[in-house]
Amino acid sequence: MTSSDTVLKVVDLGVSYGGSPAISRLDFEIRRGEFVAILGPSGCGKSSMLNTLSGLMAPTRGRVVVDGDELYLPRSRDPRLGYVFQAHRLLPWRTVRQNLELVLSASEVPRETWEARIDEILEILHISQFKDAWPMRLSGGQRQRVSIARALLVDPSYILMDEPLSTLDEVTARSLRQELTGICQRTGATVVFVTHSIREAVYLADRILILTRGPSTIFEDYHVPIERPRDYDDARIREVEADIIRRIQVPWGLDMPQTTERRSA
Ligand SMILES: Nc1ncnc2c1ncn2[C@@H]1O[C@H](COP(=O)(O)OP(=O)(O)OP(=O)(O)O)[C@@H](O)[C@H]1O
Repeated sequence: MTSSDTVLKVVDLGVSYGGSPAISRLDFEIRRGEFVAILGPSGCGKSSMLNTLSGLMAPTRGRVVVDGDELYLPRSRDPRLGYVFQAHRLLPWRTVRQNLELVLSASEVPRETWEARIDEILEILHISQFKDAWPMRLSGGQRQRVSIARALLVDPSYILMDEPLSTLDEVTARSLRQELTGICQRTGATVVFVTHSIREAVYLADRILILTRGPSTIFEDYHVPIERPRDYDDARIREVEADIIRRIQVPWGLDMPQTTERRSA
């Protein structure tokens, strides 16, 4: 049964390309306000999963239910979803404000409230001073802040984040990572966050969906047993990271000896 707290429900989801399966079967639910990380080995189907959760690609099998509405069936209103990608995807010929207005113009948010809404979100992301700046004048971290602001702007059911910090330098990534939890708590955002970094997943997430190798299923729905606020360099984070690495050895095929070692043995 789905509780009213459930924002996203994925049932028996399968994705194949020309008969070749990329996702075998996924079943999970995400509750309002949860931060859920997705961890999986390369090629296990994470992008395929994000595409189906974003409404871009219908699954071959199964259902995606957003706030009680089937994503791939005709419905009275479109779901409000937010996206943050590795690359910022801001329109370079529009200022920050104009990029944000573009999102609002495609929403049902009344025109007279746009300015206040934009100001509020820019304030939360600490980028108010860049409201009338061109994207090319901003640093990578500032652009990613604008991308997060854009995703939050329409109060989405959930935000899909696809490795949003992976292209940033480590110092910038650290500072944004540190702020991300607070931003989500303040806005009540529900986040599905794909990352290749186990430590990042442990630091940020309430739960980590650990996938198997492709065609993927969920190997484990892992609840991160660390209270907040968390410290990225804390020993507990590293312990949980090590625990997850131990768990994925077999399902990710990390325990297999190197071919060269075998040959030389
Ligand atoms: N459009 C497509 N046509 C055919 N096969 C595809 C297509 N997109 C993905 N695949 C295949 O589906 C499988 C899963 O790919 P997907 O990109 O979803 O995995 P991923 O986990 O996001 O990979 P990575 O971590 O390397 O980005 C792979 O075997 C890939 O080759």
